Amino acid sequence: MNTTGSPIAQLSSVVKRYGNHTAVDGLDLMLHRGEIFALLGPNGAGKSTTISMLLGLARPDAGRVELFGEDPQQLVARRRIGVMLQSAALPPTLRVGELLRLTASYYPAPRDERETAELAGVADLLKRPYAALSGGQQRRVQFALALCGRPELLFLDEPTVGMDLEARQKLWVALRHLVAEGAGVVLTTHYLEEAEALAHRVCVMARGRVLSEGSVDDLRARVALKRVRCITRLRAAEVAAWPEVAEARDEGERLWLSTDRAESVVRRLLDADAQLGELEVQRAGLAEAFTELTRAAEAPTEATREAA
Ligand SMILES: Nc1ncnc2c1ncn2[C@@H]1O[C@H](COP(=O)(O)OP(=O)(O)OP(=O)(O)O)[C@@H](O)[C@H]1O
Repeated sequence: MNTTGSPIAQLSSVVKRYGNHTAVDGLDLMLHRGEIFALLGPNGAGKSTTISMLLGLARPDAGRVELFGEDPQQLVARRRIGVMLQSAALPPTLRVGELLRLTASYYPAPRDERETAELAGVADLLKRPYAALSGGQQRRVQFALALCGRPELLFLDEPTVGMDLEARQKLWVALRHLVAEGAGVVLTTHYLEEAEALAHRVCVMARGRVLSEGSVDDLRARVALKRVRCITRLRAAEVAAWPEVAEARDEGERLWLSTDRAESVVRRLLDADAQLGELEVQRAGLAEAFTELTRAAEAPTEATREAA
């Protein structure tokens, strides 16, 4: 990964309001070549609004947005990006191969059609009309269209929603390939394991602001939570009531829990069940870190709602 050099896209002190609601509230972000940047956050955090501004589809009310040093509405900048949004309106009667050729024709140096089709896993769909494809197949075609222009920056908004496991893994392999070629990728996803597996840098947003930004490991290290697993006769319902336990669930004969006081929980577990076995303690994953980070930021919303 080479993230040195100037950023390929940038937001500086960006604010976006819809009426009197502030969707993005003073955001600073930099995107680099050769890097998968995951933008995470609960519903309504401002992720899509941020991407819309980078794509030139929405204008900031304050601050500055640059794409390859240009205004994102400039064609010269837009020709360097590829986009896969959550919904795509494509001509239904065109065949996949026709769609690929049409989209590639907008770009100055598109990828070879075969190569695009192989990368996106649509080689067997080229002669099929787009409308006749399943939802997951249509997502794969949308991915092919996003990468066919050999973009230097690729925007993927929830790309693997509706994809089966094989298609999802294929997309992950393709993304790693594109990044190795030097492309930058902006990924939004609610599948935290996807961000954990792919992202070089993760930004967690809530209520239009950045809560945390860094590598997956940086984020995991920011929360004190640990995962504890063991085989025990104790059940999750009982353990979840302990004040030091954040969350507990039964996984077959195993008990799984998260806690920010692992030592004291382990002592208590061993006291309660002398037969307890296969004890494992691990640092929390991205999912727990995300929950922990966003819980505090979301709390005022609840309070505001109650007060209203
Ligand atoms: N066109 C619009 N008009 C009015 N409000 C909007 C508009 N677009 C977004 N918003 C509001 O701005 C806030 C941020 O929305 P945004 O779609 O950017 O969130 P998100 O993080 O992408 O959410 P999700 O995970 O649900 O896709 C939300 O409160 C949303 O209701």
